[in-house]
Amino acid sequence: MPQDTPDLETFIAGVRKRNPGQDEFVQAVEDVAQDILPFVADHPEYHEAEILRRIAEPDRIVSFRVCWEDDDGNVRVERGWRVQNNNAVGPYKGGLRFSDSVTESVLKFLAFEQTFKNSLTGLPMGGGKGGSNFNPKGKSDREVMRFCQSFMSELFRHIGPDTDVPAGDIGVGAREIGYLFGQYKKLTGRWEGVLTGKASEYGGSKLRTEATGYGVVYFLREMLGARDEGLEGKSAVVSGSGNVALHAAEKLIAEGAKVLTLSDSDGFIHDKDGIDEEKLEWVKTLKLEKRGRIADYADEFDAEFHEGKAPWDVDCDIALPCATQNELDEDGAKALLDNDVLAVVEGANMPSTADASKAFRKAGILFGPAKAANAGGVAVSGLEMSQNSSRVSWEHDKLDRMLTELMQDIHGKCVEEGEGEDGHVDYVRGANIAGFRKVADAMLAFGVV
Ligand SMILES: NC(=O)C1=CN([C@@H]2O[C@H](COP(=O)(O)OP(=O)(O)OC[C@H]3O[C@@H](n4cnc5c(N)ncnc54)[C@H](O)[C@@H]3O)[C@@H](O)[C@H]2O)C=CC1
Ligand SMILES: O=C(O)CCC(=O)C(=O)O
Repeated sequence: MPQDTPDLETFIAGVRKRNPGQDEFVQAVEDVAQDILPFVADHPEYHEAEILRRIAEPDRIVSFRVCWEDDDGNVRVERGWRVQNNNAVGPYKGGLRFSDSVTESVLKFLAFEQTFKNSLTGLPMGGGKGGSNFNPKGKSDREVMRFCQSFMSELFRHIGPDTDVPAGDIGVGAREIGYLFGQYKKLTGRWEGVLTGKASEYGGSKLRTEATGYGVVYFLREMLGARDEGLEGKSAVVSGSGNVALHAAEKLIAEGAKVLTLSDSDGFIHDKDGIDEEKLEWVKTLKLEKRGRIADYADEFDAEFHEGKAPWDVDCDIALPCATQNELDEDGAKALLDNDVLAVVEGANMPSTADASKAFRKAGILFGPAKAANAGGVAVSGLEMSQNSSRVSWEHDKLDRMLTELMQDIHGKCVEEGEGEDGHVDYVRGANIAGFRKVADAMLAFGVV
């Protein structure tokens, strides 16, 4: 006889016990479980097959040693991982993160989240994530190349275009993808779509670089539209200054919003006049080519630099956390709510702490969770896989139309599953249930495996 659906506390106590010390992973599972447990109580077929419990247990985790030599001839040893969380609806798919903050817990939370996000896109992609505690900051190009080659010398055994298709994430951009792809090709002798986020010269999709940030703004546009609001004239606070933040800022500016801030791990800059297209181009060169610090912005333009601080105290209509997990805590949430923020939309993965997320949901503001709002990047990765396997290259405008429709579709799914009787849409619940349903139905079809 199957037992009753456990309450949240009991379920999470079990997750915590099986994953000791893995706080980020437990946080991500709890965020989903709080909506899925009440949902499965009305759907006994999911509960009897223990679907949520199974999704919260990765299919496998590969962990390996990565040795490389620095420019002074010292031998350096790091750890690499690939977490293959769930491939019920397609090959494992998700980025690689290189940062000294990477742990198995962080990669497990990201792979778990990715499973729901990829399901929401409607494309055939399962969830995975990987990376290393290697920190590319301050390393020379040759050092990064040697590290990437060594990393791929083990990873290549575990990936493939129909098995697992990694891409970029924090610390892994076009440069790293190039080195990783080159090594995969050398080791296997095959050119195949095994990584996405490649440069256009060797099979990369147009728009993949911009897709996550643009997608966040397309999702935000849908949320605002549902309340008869638009972006024109709205003030926006953006955190981060990497791939997601810069392209979200770019699209906000194009839509007529005023972007006030950007940040990195040293602090944030506040430009009261707004960051325009020209200033943003300057930041792109600073961050993507010179690999400099955001503080330099305040020397170049008339702006304040706030060392060691996050930008949530700045008065704004819209906040887009686009840097990293748990960057927006309860105090940050309170500051935004005190300033009557209209919408908070997550560009980074799990940027809001559990308490911050609770505060936004309780306040009833427009709150777009990462697994829905930042799914545009992996969606265009899915389109890159399609282009690679059919040996075609689609144009920018066609891809932008497809991305817009994908984000509208994800928004629609969130509304369908998240709208309450009073008409209020809880996007967190909507994304959790819609993302879960497809994976769960596929798993039911496979039986107990
Ligand atoms: N690149 C992509 O396509 C996607 C990325 N994401 C998520 O978006 C977030 C940012 O990723 P990317 O822009 O790709 O990485 P990136 O490496 O291009 O940029 C990361 C940015 O975050 C800043 N940062 C890192 N730690 C920080 C901290 N503790 N405090 C403040 N700033 C900090 C860095 O200085 C940098 O500006 C991550 O959570 C990532 O998982 C989500 C979906 C897709
Ligand atoms: O494009 C991809 O596969 C990576 C996307 C990703 O890592 C994410 O959505 O967090």
